Formats: sequence, structure tokens, C-alpha cells
Amino acid sequence: MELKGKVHYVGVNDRTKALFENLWPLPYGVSYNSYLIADDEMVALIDTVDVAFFEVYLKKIRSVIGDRKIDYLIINHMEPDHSGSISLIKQYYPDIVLVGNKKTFDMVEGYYGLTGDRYVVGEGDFLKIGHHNLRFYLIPMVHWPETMVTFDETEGILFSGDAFGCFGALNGGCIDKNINTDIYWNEMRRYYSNIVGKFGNPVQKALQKCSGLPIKMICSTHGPVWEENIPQVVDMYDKMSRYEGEEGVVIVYGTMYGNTEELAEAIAEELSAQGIKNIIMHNASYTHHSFILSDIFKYKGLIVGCTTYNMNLYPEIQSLLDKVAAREMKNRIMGYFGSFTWASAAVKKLGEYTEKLKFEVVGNPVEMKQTMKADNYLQAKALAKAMADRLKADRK
Ligand SMILES: Cc1cc2nc3c(=O)[nH]c(=O)nc-3n(C[C@H](O)[C@H](O)[C@H](O)COP(=O)(O)O)c2cc1C
Repeated sequence: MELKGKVHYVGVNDRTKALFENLWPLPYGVSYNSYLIADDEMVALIDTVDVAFFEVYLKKIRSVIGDRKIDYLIINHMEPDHSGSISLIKQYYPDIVLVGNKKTFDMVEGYYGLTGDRYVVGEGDFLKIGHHNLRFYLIPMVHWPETMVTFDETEGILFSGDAFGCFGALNGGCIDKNINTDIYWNEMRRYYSNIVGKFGNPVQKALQKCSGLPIKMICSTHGPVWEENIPQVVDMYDKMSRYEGEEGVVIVYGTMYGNTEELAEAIAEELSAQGIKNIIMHNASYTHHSFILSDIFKYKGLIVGCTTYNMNLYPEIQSLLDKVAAREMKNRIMGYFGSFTWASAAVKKLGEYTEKLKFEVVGNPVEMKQTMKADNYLQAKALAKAMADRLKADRK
């Protein structure tokens, strides 16, 4: 599929993998994007695909260039879902020269034992592929240390690696202006929050580095090619990497027998009564944490409820909060509540977590013994009102 100026999409779709990284569900599948610059004089391949798809990948490459050789393989990112076919590409195209930075080649040798022809590039280095002038920029930790982007100065195409990527296979078309992009926006936030979420600062640096480039098209390694929606995509990555949340509250709770959930319902009702429209409720044992993390990245308010389990937090809440902490999230406003039957621990532990997370605490925590009594109900409403007032204070 030609994108423009002899640049072709040769990526593949994976609709069978259950969990990306063996962790994150893929309800819409995922694409592994690779691009081919098939200029009259020279051919360059940019990133490869998961090795399980090599046959279909090779067919796609050959449908564009037939028996021509490939001169260069540019490796923007070494994660195996993109680097997995490097060894086989090298077997089929033995004269191909690998292009990457110093850190790339440490991984090329370590993963694939390849030590042959290479072109080691540094920040701002240049490679000419026919009429395409390619320039390389290093964007370490977006989201591995070797990550770089390749900018085609001739066509204004940014080959961005995982940056600006999102879950979701491509169903026929691949350029945003030709397809219905509805599903990809949430899938982009979920991809970012699950995979890249910890690396807000490196993403900010990468955005600054790319901000001066005259980008007309973004070709990332997952999801659609962005042409029409570049400002929206960049804005979304900017906001997510600054951990900026919209007005709204995620209420997430861990319960075994439903009593803690009753408190959650009371809080949600009062938030709504106070004029908060975006209220998302998650039972942490039911919704995969991948989706909960995505919502926590979206909204500014977070209220966590947890029952006491063997003098600790309920395991699913503990596990979720560990994931939030691992992403070093900032700028969240948090309230919390908990329950117990004979000896309480959950509320105290949640309090300790707010310190670890460095979130702004709002309202008084509600601690409920066994079932929701009238005073717990009033305390829950007060917590919800405190959250609503705090969010409304940020309205312009
Ligand atoms: C495995 C297990 C461990 C528990 N550990 C504690 C505990 O350490 N302290 C306590 O006060 N209650 C403990 N409880 C009792 C819970 O507080 C009680 O089941 C309560 O109903 C849980 O709230 P829920 O209705 O929201 O699930 C435990 C219950 C279970 C099933």
C-alpha cells in the first residue's frame, strides 16, 4: 500500500495474540507496522515485524519491490515485536546494511548474533535513499534506551517507532483520513498508559525535539498512519506525558461480598448530584487493570475503595496501585475508603499509598465496619462532595 512518494506500508495485523507483552488485552488486535522506501535507485526498510508473521511480511515486501534487493534496514526500535524479523530479513537479503545507533547494535548482537555490515548513526546524522533525505534523532526511553526516530525530510514523514503508536489492528486502510478512527483514540491512551506511561519526561523531550520538524505524516510502529489528525495525536501524547487529567473521577474498588461496593455507589451518586459528569466505576477484580490504568490516565480524580484482606489491602487493589505507582503518575487528586469486619487495615494502608504516590488527598477517608450504616453513608457523601468541590475549583 503506497502512502506517498514511494513510501509503502508493509506492516501486518495480529488478531490472535491474547495479551500484548503477555500482560495487556487486545480486543481489537494490534498491528506491527513496517515501511518500505522503494526509490528508483535504492530501497530501505524501516523496522520489521513480529517473526511469527514473516511469511506474509515477505510477500508484502515482494509485492512492492519484486526481486530487487534492499539496501538498508533502518532499526528505530529493538523490541522483538519490531526487530523479530531482522535475522530472516538478513538471510533473504544478505547484502542489506543495518542502520541504528550504538545502543541498537548492542541489542542486535545480543538478540540475533548479527555482526555484519552496519551504519552506526548518531543524533542528527543523515542517509540518502534516492531522492529521500533521511535524518535520525535519538529519543532514548520512548520507551527503550536505543529508540530513535527517522525523519524523511523530502516527504515530511516521521517514522516514529513506538511513539504515537496505539493498539488496534488495521482493517483495510491505514491512513487516518481514509478510515474510521473512533476505536483508536481510547486504544492510544491504553497503549500509552500501559506501555509508555512511566516515561513522561523522555516523551516530553522527544516531543520538543520533533516540534521543529515540518511533519506531514507520522508513521509509527503500531496503529494508523497519522496525516489528518497530527495535531490531535501530538496533543494527546503531550497531555498524557504531562499526566494532565480531564475533569472526572475514576472510582475503583475491591470487594468480596459487596459491602465496599455499596459505599462506592453512594460516592458515585453524590458526585453526580454535585455536577460531575465523568464518573467511571471499576470493580478491580472484574475489569482488566489495563483499562483501569487508561481511565486513571484520562481523569484527574481517583477514589479507591478497598476491603481488608488478611490485615492487608485486597490483592487486586494492591496490584492495581502497584501498577499506578510504577508509572510514577502525577497530578492526581485522590480520596479513599475501606472496610473491615474485626480488625481494620485497608484504610491505613491506602493512606500509606497516597504518600507513596504523592497524590493530593481530598476529603476524609471513610472507614466502614461490616456494612454501610447511616453515618458511613453521610461520610461517603462528604468525601464525594470534597472531591467534586476540588475538581470544580479547577474549572476556568
Ligand atoms: C480471606 C478473607 C480475609 C479477611 N481478612 C480480614 C481482616 O484481616 N480483617 C478484617 O477485619 N476482616 C477481614 N475479612 C472480612 C471482610 O472484611 C469481610 O468479608 C467483608 O465483608 C469484606 O467486605 P466486602 O463485603 O466488600 O467484600 C476477611 C475476609 C476474607 C474472606
